[in-house]
Amino acid sequence: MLPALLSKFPISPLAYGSDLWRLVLVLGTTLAILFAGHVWQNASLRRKMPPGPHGLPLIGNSHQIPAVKPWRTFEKLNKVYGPVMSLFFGNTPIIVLGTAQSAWDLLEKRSEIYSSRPRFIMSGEILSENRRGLMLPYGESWRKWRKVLHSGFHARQSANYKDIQTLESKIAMQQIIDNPKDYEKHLQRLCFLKYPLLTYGRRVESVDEWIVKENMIAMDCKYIVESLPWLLKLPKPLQWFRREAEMQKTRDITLLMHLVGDVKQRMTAGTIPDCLTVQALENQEKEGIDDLFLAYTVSSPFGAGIETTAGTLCTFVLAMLHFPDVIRKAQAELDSVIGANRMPEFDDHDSLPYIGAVVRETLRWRPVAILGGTPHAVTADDEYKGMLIPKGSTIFANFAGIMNDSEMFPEPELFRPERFLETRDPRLTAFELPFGFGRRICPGMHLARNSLFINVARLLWAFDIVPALDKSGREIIPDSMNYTDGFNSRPVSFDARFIPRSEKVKNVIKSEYASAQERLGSWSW
Ligand code: HEM
Repeated sequence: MLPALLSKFPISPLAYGSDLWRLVLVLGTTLAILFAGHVWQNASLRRKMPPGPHGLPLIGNSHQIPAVKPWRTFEKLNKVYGPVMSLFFGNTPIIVLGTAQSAWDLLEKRSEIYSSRPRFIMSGEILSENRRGLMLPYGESWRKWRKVLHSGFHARQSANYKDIQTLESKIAMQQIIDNPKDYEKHLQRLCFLKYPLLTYGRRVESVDEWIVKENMIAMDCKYIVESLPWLLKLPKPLQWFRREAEMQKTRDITLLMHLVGDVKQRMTAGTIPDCLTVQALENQEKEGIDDLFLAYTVSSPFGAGIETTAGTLCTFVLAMLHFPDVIRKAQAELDSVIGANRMPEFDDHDSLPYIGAVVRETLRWRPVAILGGTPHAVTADDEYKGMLIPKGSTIFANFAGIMNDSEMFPEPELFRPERFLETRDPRLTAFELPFGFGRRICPGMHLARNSLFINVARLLWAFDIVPALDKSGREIIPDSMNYTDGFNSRPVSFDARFIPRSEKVKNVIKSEYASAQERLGSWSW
């Protein structure tokens, strides 16, 4: 009956004779066997891998993980399947780590095979031809890139930037007094504006200047080619997704080469302060780095350092609105160590342990690099506690779960700086955890911590940070879970009031602001 029916239609194989019919049968059977083989192979791989939810053939678990805030789903799944959990996105195995210990065991202790990155086709390969180190696979290019950043930002070198950080922070304090409603803008500016100076030895005054705007142009890299890499096999003219990225690449190269060219000129003229690009140029020949790779490398802090530090400072403000007791304790420490006649300085760090603990608790309470920063990739098959972690797996150290682990951080929802003072565990006293793992640990960690310390200390010294009021005078407490969706997750904008603690404090800030302006002015663009 069915063949008879099919033969009426010209598209039916029967219309073309029995050979074609046989061909279709053979093709169909082959596909079915391949499909069954794929399902069987995946099932037997899954049995050896860490536990995780069942997925579907071909797409794996992609349909179960929302594109928005996936870290929340990861956290729930880790609670069901344990601290090392596996998934599949299409054919790619995904391992989600839900405790610090599992992340340290794999990403630190076995860092020789856990230090690569998954493939980033659009943002890594097309947009920068693999010159953006954050996304580079583990290997020689990454090592060269990392060496430049290490020499620019290791602990001792970062200490040299304290001068710039302290001056920029004084400017921000005055701006908050003048225009407290825009505090978020001032904090963002504070985090951005030091980079032109640290990197290129030039200061910019406002976020409206061209170098800032150009550097802020970020491409949305959620492109279909990331999920369907075979699209790269199409002839180039047909790869429509390339066009916008290639235009952006040209703009990036022009800007980055111009910035390095300007540094070279001032080096020749002997008019440039020490900065990252000067050091990189001095070592360029020895390290065997070409001009373009160098230009991309020294620009790395712009991408990785601004949103993270600014987002963390906004989290600090949010936490203060929810936990006013912390403000009182911090101010008691500041009043007894510093008093009102001068601002806290970097040299006060060791005398302000509670402030140090507030910074660490801010990084823990709502970690900005919520998925552990950029995911790692494993370059060889590995076994952990009897479970297979296949070569090529993408590894997420899910900070949403790790920082909320009640065994490590009892009552994790509370903002309790004391947890870092009541312990002798070096993993907590040093608390490098928010900065990632092993060989890929954040190279800007020291710079970021310095920036957070000086600004948190000064904000608490200068202001009572309290909730905004509605029209009838009632306090508006912002939702403490209302965070943005991106990889760097920061609080959605909220209002807060910054009330100067005394006239004396205002006067100190005013005079420090004036001298900071004068000193910074000599480095202006
Ligand atoms: C509060 C501030 C910051 C936090 C919480 C933070 C956190 C992180 C994390 C979690 C990673 C991923 C590490 C890993 O893969 O295991 C990372 C990587 C990175 N960070 Fe930061 N970061 C901050 C500030 C900065 C600053 C100020 C800079 C630059 C000066 C910077 C530059 C980088 C770079 C270049 C990488 C990539 C390292 C690599 O792939 O080898 N970060 N950061």
